[in-house]
Amino acid sequence: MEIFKEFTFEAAHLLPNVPEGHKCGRLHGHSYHVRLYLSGEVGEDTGWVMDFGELKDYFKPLYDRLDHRYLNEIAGLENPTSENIARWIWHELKPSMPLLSQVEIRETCTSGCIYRGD
Ligand SMILES: Nc1nc2c(c(=O)[nH]1)N=C([C@H](O)[C@H](O)COP(=O)(O)OP(=O)(O)OP(=O)(O)O)CN2
Ligand SMILES: [Zn+2]
Repeated sequence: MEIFKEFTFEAAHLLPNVPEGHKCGRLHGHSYHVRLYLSGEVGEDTGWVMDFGELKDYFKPLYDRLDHRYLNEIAGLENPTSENIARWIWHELKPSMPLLSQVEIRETCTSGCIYRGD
C-alpha cells in the first residue's frame, strides 16, 4: 500500500546557474507543494501504513527550515531547483523514515518533479 501526505510552504529562491537574462536568475517566490509517499504493509489492527499525523510530525522540522525562507541560504540548496529540493528532502527524511518511497515537488501549477531515491 502506498500513502501520501501533501504539505505547502512558501519560499523565495533564484537559480544561480541559469544563462544570463533567464527569468529564474531573478529573485522570486513560489508556493511549493510537497507530497511525501510511503510504501508499506497495512497494520492488521491499525488499518493504516502510518498515521498521517505521525507523517506530519516527521516533516515538521524540515517545514520549519523551508517555510518563508530564502532557499539559496540553506546548506545543500544553493541551487534550489525542484529536482535538488526533492533530493534534499529525501536525504533529510529517509534515514528516519525508511518507508519513504517518493518525494514529489510542485513549484508552479504546471511544473514539478518526482524523486524515488538513487
Ligand atoms: N527542470 C527545471 N526547470 C526549471 C526549474 C526547475 O526547478 N527545474 N525552475 C524554474 C523556475 O524556478 C520557475 O519558477 C518555474 O519555471 P516555469 O515552469 O517556466 O514557470 P512559469 O510560471 O513560467 O510556468 P508557465 O506555467 O509555463 O507559465 C525554471 N525551470
Ligand atoms: Zn522558481
